[in-house]
Amino acid sequence: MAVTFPLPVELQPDAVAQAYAECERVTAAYAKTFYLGTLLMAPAKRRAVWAIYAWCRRTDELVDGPQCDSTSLETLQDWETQLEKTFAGHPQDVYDLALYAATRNFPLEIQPFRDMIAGQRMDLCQCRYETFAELETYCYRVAGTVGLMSLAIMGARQDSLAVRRAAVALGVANQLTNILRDVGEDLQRGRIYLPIADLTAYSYTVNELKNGVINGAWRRLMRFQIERARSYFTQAAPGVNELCGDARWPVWTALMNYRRILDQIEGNDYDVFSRRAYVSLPGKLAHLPWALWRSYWGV
Ligand SMILES: CC(C)=CCC/C(C)=C/CC/C(C)=C/CC/C(C)=C/[C@@H]1[C@@H](COP(=O)(O)OP(=O)(O)O)[C@]1(C)CC/C=C(\C)CC/C=C(\C)CCC=C(C)C
Ligand SMILES: [Mn+2]
Repeated sequence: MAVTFPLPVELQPDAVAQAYAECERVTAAYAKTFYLGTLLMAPAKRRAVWAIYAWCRRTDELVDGPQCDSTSLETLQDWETQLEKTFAGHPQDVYDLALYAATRNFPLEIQPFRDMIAGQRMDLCQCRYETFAELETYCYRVAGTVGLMSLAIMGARQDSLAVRRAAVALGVANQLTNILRDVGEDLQRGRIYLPIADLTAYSYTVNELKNGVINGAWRRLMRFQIERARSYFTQAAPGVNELCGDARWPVWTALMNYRRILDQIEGNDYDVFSRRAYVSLPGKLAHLPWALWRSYWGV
């Protein structure tokens, strides 16, 4: 029988193992706590999550990383073509090989990956959001998609629409939290993610925002934004215990750690201009038993 090249991934175990190891390295370097959480998962699952993490990180770096000035719509088009090739069984590099191998083990759909690239296009072309509906689309694309990608690996069975919604909600909650934490940092890059309609509704001007003014209007506006982000965490929470057993503890931990950032913003009297809200390592560790308890007993 004639042998055709390249060999299918099943026949290249060493290359695939090396590819996963590269993705593991990227994950451990960028997201230490999250990486430790993945070690609780079965080996095949954790490797697939690392492959997704590495792809998401590389995608984000195109518009946020050191080379971002040279990223154009054409770059993102090429990146999407590379993605299509990967899913079609023609990975172009070691990270894509890992992602392709993951697609052979888990029912990963390509659409959330395409949607994330569409989110990066928004970052390239848009630096203001008029309404929350527009911002929500952005958050789905850059973060809700991560929920859907993860679900293909961490989902327990054929996932219901409710579980898919919960997975998207967790991504959106994380991204809204990111946006509130990084208001000052994003301003430096000329980006305003807070919906302009919300600023107007709370009588807070773009000029005040640019000057980092913290007044009554700002505090009321931020309280509203924080409650909105919390409502997405609340929507996500019942979905976590629908995940397979070994994913529940890490996902609860991630959810609780991220949600705590909102408390920190409140604790900093809504100063997101000169202070960065974060959860300390002892703070993160303190959640672990509580997250474990929830992974058995639920919300
Ligand atoms: C049913 C149910 C509740 C299922 C759970 C599904 C699940 C595990 C959801 C995870 C959602 C999640 C962690 C989303 C990440 C959202 C996020 C922070 C996105 C970031 C985007 C851009 O933001 P920005 O540029 O403003 O931020 P930086 O300053 O650059 O940080 C992202 C950076 C996009 C890229 C996302 C990643 C690199 C994270 C990928 C994460 C995973 C693949 C694993 C998720 C798994 C767990 C266990 C949390
Ligand atoms: Mn980024």
